[in-house]
Amino acid sequence: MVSWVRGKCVGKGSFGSVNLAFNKQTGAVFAVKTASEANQVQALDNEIKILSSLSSPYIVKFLGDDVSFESSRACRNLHMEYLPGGTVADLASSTRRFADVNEETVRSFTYCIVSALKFRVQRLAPQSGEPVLPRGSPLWMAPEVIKREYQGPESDVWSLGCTIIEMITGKPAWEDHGADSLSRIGFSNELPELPRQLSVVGQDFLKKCLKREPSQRWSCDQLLEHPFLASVSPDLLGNELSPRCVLDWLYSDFEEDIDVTERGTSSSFESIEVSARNRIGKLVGSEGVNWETRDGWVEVRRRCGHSERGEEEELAATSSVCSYDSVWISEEGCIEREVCNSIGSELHVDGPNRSISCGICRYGVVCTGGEGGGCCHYGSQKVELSVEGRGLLVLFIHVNVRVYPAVFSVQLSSCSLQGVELLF
Ligand SMILES: Nc1ncnc2c1ncn2[C@@H]1O[C@H](COP(=O)(O)OP(=O)(O)OP(=O)(O)O)[C@@H](O)[C@H]1O
Repeated sequence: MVSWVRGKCVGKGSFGSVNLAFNKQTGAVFAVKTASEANQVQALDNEIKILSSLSSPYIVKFLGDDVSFESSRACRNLHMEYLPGGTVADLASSTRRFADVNEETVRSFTYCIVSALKFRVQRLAPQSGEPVLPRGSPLWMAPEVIKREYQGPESDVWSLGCTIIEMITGKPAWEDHGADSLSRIGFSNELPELPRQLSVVGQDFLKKCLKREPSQRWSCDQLLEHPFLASVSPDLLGNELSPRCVLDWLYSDFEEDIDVTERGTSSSFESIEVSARNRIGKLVGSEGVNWETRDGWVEVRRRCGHSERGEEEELAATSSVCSYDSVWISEEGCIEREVCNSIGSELHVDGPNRSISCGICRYGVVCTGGEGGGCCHYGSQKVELSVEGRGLLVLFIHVNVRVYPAVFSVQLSSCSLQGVELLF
């Protein structure tokens, strides 16, 4: 059974809350959706069944499920890929105004939703002849769903139209007046108001989604060809990778709600911090770094400039485990070995003959060397640093919320590393 730690809450839905989590064995970060009330558990079971049968780049990846016992209650958990980008509402709150969520962002989100809907249509075709029980959130439901006549891919296209309006305005397409709203959506001839701030092409796209008659709505294939989406560039699609290990995170993401995770046992992030500190401490010896004690460390790159092609490929594969694949170190300089395995924060480690310390800087790099210290100039993309002395150099690289810790063994008595370039 996977043993994991619950981190902070990242969202709540109508039948469960979603938290960050990490796997204690592998350090992998994931999202966990949890329900404990009977009716919520039933809905989550259904979601687990559906999600586990789907595999598409546009649908969040299913990673597993389990039951945990927390605060004397049983919790049903769905483990899934963590999506770090946040919602459009998060984007809007970071800029404080929905009006600042630009149309390109809406187009790229819409492209992903339509692609996911298209995949869903191929995999989960509606079964004809079955009685229609409305599913979904009422204000986003299509007229035919409210009338209980039909629910199919066309109904999703209507809901997409409502969602786009919400992305642009920050408000649902229909005001919520309970049963009155439902009768307006289902039984009038009204259509939601189109946002004035949307371009003409965007408004045309919405009109293709918001036809009261389902057969007149465009299909997902047609929508993907519409000028609103046809020019979405792959660069707009948020190519950000899901974080793969705890090294990608700040402490605070796991500080708030460290909880019972394995049946009957509890875990604390503190013990992991202490263990990281001890591990770094073991490396610090009078002769520089003692690599014999590298138990629990993951090598991500070997001696620079000497790799055969095959070796490079092998290292690239290893490095991806620790999210190091995007860090490139200049071949100039004298890095003997570069390893990583720690958790970003402030560290001070006393070894037999030296001590090292390092701090963190949210948007750059702070480091110190062994004897003689070190200095560095930092920026969000490029790093230059020089080190004097022989010893251990610890680097914590912070780019937005990600932390990339690295430990270098510096072999020459004086060296200068230049052009350490981070490619994100
Ligand atoms: N895999 C994930 N990665 C990151 N955040 C997530 C993930 N899944 C959900 N969330 C966050 O948690 C919130 C609640 O998600 P959840 O799936 O429970 O509900 P929902 O689908 O948004 O709403 P409802 O269940 O009411 O239809 C989301 O709005 C999102 O902010």
